[in-house]
Amino acid sequence: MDVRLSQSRVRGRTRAPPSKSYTHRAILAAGYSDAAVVRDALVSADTKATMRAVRAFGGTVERDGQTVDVEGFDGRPETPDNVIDCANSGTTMRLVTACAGLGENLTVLTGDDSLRSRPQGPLLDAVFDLDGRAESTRRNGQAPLVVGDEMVGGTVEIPGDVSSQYITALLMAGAVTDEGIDVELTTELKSAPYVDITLEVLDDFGIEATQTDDGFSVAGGQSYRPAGGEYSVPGDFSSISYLLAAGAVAGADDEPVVVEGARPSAQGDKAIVDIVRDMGADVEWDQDAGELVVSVADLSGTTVDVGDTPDLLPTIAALGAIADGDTVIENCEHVRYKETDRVTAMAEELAKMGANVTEQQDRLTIHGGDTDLVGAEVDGRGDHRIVMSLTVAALVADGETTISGAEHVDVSFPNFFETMRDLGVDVTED
Ligand SMILES: O=C(O)C1=C[C@@H](OP(=O)(O)O)[C@@H](O)[C@H](O)C1
Ligand SMILES: C=C(OP(=O)(O)O)C(=O)O
Repeated sequence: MDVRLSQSRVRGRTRAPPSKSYTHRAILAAGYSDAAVVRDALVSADTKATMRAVRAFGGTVERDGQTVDVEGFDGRPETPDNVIDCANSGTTMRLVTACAGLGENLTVLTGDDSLRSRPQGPLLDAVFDLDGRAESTRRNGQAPLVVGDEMVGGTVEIPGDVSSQYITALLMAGAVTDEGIDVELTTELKSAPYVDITLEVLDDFGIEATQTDDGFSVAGGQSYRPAGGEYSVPGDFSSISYLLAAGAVAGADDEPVVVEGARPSAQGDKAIVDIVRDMGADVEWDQDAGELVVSVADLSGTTVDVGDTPDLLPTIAALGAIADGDTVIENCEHVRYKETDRVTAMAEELAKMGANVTEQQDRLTIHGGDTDLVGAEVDGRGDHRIVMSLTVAALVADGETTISGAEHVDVSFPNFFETMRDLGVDVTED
């Protein structure tokens, strides 16, 4: 699907979708449990992939709106009848790989073209080191994967600079092994707040896991059990980033954009509030009410280290293309291992809209203010975050912008364009 967007002003009240990261963890944690209800869940293409995996391991997953009722496999995943299709979801593939490692027999995991090109090698090595079987069918460290043979607990080394999801996966599975798992990091941890989210969800499901001097540790023999049998998912700050950015660059003069569902949590991406403020926007955050109010402003460039917040890179790049002066995004090499290489994708697509961008391996500099953005035909690269960030740029571009592959917003923010239309954006779906 293509979307066509014209220069627009946004105004009014909207609501953030539930967090994708929390939903994945809560659904899988419920799968590891005897039974649990997940409330306010994100129902999207990616989280449906995790629901499919829980079913494949012998759980039942019933959905009524945003309430997901799970009867789990109680720490003992059954052998799936068929391959598990993780679709476009890296989180599903990593978290499910470690779970599959616990199985008596073998599980086959696959995904779409993008997911089958993302790195899984360090996690496969870890499962192997813990006495499981974990192989890439093409022996290139990428899916399709074959995993199983009753991984046991122990100590395992893993790099921290490829994906934090490997650590999340091992902690979640380690809790139901006999001995537990100690993860020792061999390189600096990137995307660290995502492991904090994991520790928070594990704690809410009654699982003890801790940060250690050289990594993380989870004791074995534990049972997943959320207090009262229920868990509620908070709002998603990566999704909020597009709403805040839209309000800051294209808000109506007489009425701000108000975002509900913005309660604080362990999400590193709440940093977007301070980033947009640093660039000059007026953002008020009532944390008790979970409400953000953003008013339009002339933005200026900033410097941001995205080591902890890789998913914000596309949003910051779009903001940088609109702001005056240079916006420097540092420490971003790991953002190249996502649904697409998002560093190159944003550099090339913003350039089509007239932005002046310098790309380096670990840094992206957007020289804002040199020229005004112009409408163009841009490629969403099959990546939800590229589509949503280019939408932000299109709100101020002179002339019409067409974004291809816009349906991919379904991965994390299924009603994104409806939300944009409700805020006043002129958008047509072809
Ligand atoms: O654990 C998670 O929920 C996620 C971790 C991050 O990935 P990496 O740890 O691979 O950087 C992030 O980019 C992804 O969108 C979600
Ligand atoms: C990278 C992302 O997710 P995943 O790793 O789950 O595919 C994302 O949502 O930006």
